[in-house]
Amino acid sequence: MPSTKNIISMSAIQTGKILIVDDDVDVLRAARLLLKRHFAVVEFEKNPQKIPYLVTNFDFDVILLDMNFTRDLSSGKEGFEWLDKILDIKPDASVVLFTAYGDVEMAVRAIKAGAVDFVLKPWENEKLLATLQKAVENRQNKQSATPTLSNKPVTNNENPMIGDSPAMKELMDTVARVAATDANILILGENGTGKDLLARHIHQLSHRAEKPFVSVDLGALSETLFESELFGHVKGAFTDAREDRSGRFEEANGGTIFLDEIGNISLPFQAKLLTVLQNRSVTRVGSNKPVPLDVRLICATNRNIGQMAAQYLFRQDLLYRINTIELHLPPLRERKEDIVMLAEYFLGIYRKKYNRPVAFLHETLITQLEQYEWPGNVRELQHAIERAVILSQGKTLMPKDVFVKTASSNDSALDTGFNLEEMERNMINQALKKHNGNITEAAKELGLSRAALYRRLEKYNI
Ligand SMILES: Nc1ncnc2c1ncn2[C@@H]1O[C@H](COP(=O)(O)OP(=O)(O)OP(=O)(O)O)[C@@H](O)[C@H]1O
Repeated sequence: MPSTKNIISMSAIQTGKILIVDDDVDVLRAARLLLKRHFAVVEFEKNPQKIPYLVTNFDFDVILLDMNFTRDLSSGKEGFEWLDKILDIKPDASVVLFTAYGDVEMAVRAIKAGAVDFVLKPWENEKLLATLQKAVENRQNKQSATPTLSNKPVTNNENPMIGDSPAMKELMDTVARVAATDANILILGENGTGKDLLARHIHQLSHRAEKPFVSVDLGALSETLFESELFGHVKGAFTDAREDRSGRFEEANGGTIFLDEIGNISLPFQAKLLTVLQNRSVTRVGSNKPVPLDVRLICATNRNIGQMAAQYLFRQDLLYRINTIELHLPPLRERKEDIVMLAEYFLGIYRKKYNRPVAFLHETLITQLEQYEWPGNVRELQHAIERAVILSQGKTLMPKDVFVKTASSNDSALDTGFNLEEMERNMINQALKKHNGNITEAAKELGLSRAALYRRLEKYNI
């Protein structure tokens, strides 16, 4: 019998990068011992929650993935879920599934679901090595044959929705069911929970993915701009209309229009919007020729729009039009299971962007991240990690890198018992002071949209 060494090709030995994910440490140890002698890099991970971070930040030729983690022991359901997630983040990833309970039927299903192969545990060394070698070679050949695309369209793989909490799973299940339909969707959720990202994700999953995705922040549109921006205008319609111009609805034709901050428009504009949606056509300002529309509508708001309708602040008939499907994005404090996964995901992005050596979150930091309430939700976490990566000095991100003391208080942002509104008001005041009242700059610093900052200025009477 040939030694296992002989059956591995030279290129796979020199360059093959393998990741093994299995919650059984004995399996990890044995597999690693074998594979280390045959491949250039062999990483192993016990916790499947680390998969998004590892897959986003490192380029493995093959991921050897257990099908059954602790949740249920033999259905393979978890393996399929993680397989989906890996392919969502990196569609060209090469995944070999690893299971003690496999059978031919499961192997076929795994391959249909996007895995490249399947290995049964306990494994035969030759079989495992030959399978991985083939997978490494295929992937490397595929990669060298793929030209680099300079103008790749933005896809949901580039902006994945990270999160594995029960709340996010339930939401994403609904999204998977409704994305392909043309149903109008209303996304509800606090600032920074990911409404814009979710709208893009739905567009990417729909049959309109290759067509335009047009996003309009209605909260930032002034009354004078509203109509011409959304519906377009013809030359001479008003003093500044020097030429014909299409509006955002026409630009979105064939694709998706995302109307953010829908709860912020006045009643007269709600009526105009309703007419466009009812007639499925738009008429440019100054024209009387309607242009037929074929757009999928996604709206979002952080306001309690049902209550607004009950108080006659939002038209009930418009609400019925836009909320065929209502999706609720929970605040981060209600899905604490996602915090570390998100923090690691952002850590990976910013260590690359700023070329920093930092790669880990300190244990104490993890606890503190999970305890903090995140009033600014994912956006606040993203900015906190970005700033921390820039400030970091070693390989490990420390609590002091993330929870900085503010000038106005001696308390770190983490201290319990602080008043969230008070803190938010302080932060806004500081940002405005720092940028001499410049709203755009202050909003950027705070990680808010201009409209979101304006709303807070109103709320706090600043
Ligand atoms: N689940 C997620 N996974 C990865 N990144 C996320 C996730 N949710 C939000 N983000 C990121 O957080 C930031 C804020 O998200 P987004 O702009 O979609 O929130 P929003 O709810 O639309 O905010 P606002 O109400 O203030 O307009 C973005 O940079 C987005 O990419």
